Amino acid sequence: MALKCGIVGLPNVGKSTLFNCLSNAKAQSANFPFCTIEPNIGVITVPDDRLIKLEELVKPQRVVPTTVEIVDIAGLVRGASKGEGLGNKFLGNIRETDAIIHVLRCFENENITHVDTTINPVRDKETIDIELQLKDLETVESRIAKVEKQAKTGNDPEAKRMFKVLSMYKEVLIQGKSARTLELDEADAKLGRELQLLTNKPILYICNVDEAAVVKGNAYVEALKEAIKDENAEMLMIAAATEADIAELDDFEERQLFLEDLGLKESGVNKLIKLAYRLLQLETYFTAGVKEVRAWTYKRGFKAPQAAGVIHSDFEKGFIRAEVIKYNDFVALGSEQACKEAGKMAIEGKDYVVQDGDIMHFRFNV
Ligand SMILES: Nc1ncnc2c1ncn2[C@@H]1O[C@H](COP(=O)(O)OP(=O)(O)OP(=O)(O)O)[C@@H](O)[C@H]1O
Ligand SMILES: [Mg+2]
Repeated sequence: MALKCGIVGLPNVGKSTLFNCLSNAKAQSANFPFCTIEPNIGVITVPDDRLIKLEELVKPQRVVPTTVEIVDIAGLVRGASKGEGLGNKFLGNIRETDAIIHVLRCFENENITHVDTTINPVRDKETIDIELQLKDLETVESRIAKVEKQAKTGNDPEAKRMFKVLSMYKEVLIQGKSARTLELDEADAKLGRELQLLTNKPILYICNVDEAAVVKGNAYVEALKEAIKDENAEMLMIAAATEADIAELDDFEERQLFLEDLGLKESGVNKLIKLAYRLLQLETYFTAGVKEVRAWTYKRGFKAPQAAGVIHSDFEKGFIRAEVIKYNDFVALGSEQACKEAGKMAIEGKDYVVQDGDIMHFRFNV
């Protein structure tokens, strides 16, 4: 279940700063291994308070959190869709991701140059949007060229359908809108996803602000909020440079104090990871044994055998049943045994749709 979020934006807006806070935050919890696969790819632990609670109750030998992959992608410039500034390579990097974290500069600082001189996140967002949309238009048009004849002359329902979907995307893109704004029924949307359009990926906007604006925001943030109000997308304010400083502190208490001083309960990057996880439509179930308490990631809507397959493909192939305890019951009663005795352990079959927070035990044979 390795799903990736790509950090995207103009050059010099704070993408790597953000990425570094994410990876630093990791390196500090020694029992949560952080591992860099490539210089700019990080496997980031998903913070989950439930795991801490389960650890207290079960006292396992080890605790294994779940992770998401975050990729720090180089900045895009105007003309990227035509190959400007290694645009093709970077757009290719974006294509490989499952969701986009779009970083927008919402802080002033004369010492840090902006590629377009002035601070204007609404314009910056459009610059990036346009490049992604132009690339998508190119993709759509080349696909249209391939299926058009077949769709119009032959009797190939699949080609006809694809042509219809492609034409709808083309229309939207020509209007300067992103592919994700097009509402399609599930069957068409599935075809649409096959196209792997850049602007069809779910998106989260990060306003990179200065310390003073981290709670209340500023005029840049307000302008951006207004600009994206119809997009049905989430937005988060983070003071990336400040959080990078906080992440340098070794001591957990010290970090908390620093955050409180800023008026925050939780770090922005923590919120970011949780939002990214949701953006990818991921949920978590737990296994809780004395050897190991562990969080597992599955895609929302997975049935019990598919979720079991996340642990091992044999679990899916040989699935017999699942024993399920709700997280709240486990915490209220304190142990698996107590849940069993209180009739709070359900036996579920292959059609059970796993719910976020379920504590699972799979029965299978191979
Ligand atoms: N919120 C902020 N306030 C002030 N300075 C910031 C803030 N966020 C980042 N910076 C500074 O902006 C500069 C650029 O940041 P960074 O290298 O992270 O940008 P980037 O988007 O990764 O750029 P590139 O696209 O070139 O890789 C750095 O000097 C960083 O310290
Ligand atoms: Mg960078």
